[in-house]
Amino acid sequence: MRLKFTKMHGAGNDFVVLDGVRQQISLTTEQLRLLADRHFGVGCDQILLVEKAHDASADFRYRIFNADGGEVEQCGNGARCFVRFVHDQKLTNKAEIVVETHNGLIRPRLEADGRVVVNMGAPVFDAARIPFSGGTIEVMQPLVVADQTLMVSIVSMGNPHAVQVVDDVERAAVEVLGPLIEHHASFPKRVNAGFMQIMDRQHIRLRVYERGSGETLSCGTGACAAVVSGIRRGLLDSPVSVATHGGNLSIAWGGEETPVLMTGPAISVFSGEINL
Ligand SMILES: N[C@H](CCC[C@H](N)C(=O)O)C(=O)O
Repeated sequence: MRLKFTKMHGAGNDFVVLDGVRQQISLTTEQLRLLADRHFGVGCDQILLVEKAHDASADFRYRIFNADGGEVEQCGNGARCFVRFVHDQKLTNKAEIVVETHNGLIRPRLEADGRVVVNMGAPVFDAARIPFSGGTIEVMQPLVVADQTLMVSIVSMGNPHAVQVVDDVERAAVEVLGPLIEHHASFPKRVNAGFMQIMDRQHIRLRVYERGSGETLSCGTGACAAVVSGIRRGLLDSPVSVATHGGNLSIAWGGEETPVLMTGPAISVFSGEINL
């Protein structure tokens, strides 16, 4: 199969974006893994598949696959690249679009200056919907990992996150603790592991070991989860600037059931074709 794709990134979190509106696309797990492979394929953290919406109230449907080929519920940086893609491909001329995801509707909006604002919906703290099997969700709670007891804040942005506060993100044991948290038995669908350093009440530095992809240069839903966790812990005031290895994101949240608003870049790098 010859497949057209566009390579994009949102603050260094990179994607292979596929137009499933004008071409019929159905890929096996092996083909998805090959696409994401940085040696034998194109290489990316996630694959984004753009399709016609099933939901009449939505403009498009958006499917997300991690580098391991697993389909997931949500991707924040991907949502920004999504709206850039459908504009560049002239699939729409609406500045704000309604996108049907595995986990409900999100509303990314392309700003005149090229940045993208996404209403990511309200955070979820219901253990069954994370899913988390270790009891009810608190503002923060102990998670025993290897020989350590970590204090994590658990939240879903449509996808599951466990966020901890560290003194220095550059010295945090992301490579060691990340996979142990990702595969912790209390998370039946695994989890994204966030490591947040509080710089002041409106600035954090963040690294995320992502479920199904490993550490990425940036994680949009991870930034949302970290800011929500920091506000709930009484450590942060909205809006918060989130510095990641791939660039900066801005996250705003009014608390409780209000939606999280994420603002950041969306860059189209190149287009190509690949034989799968
Ligand atoms: N690895 C994530 C999906 C991608 C999220 C991330 N790239 C973002 O920008 O939100 C998961 O398995 O839930």
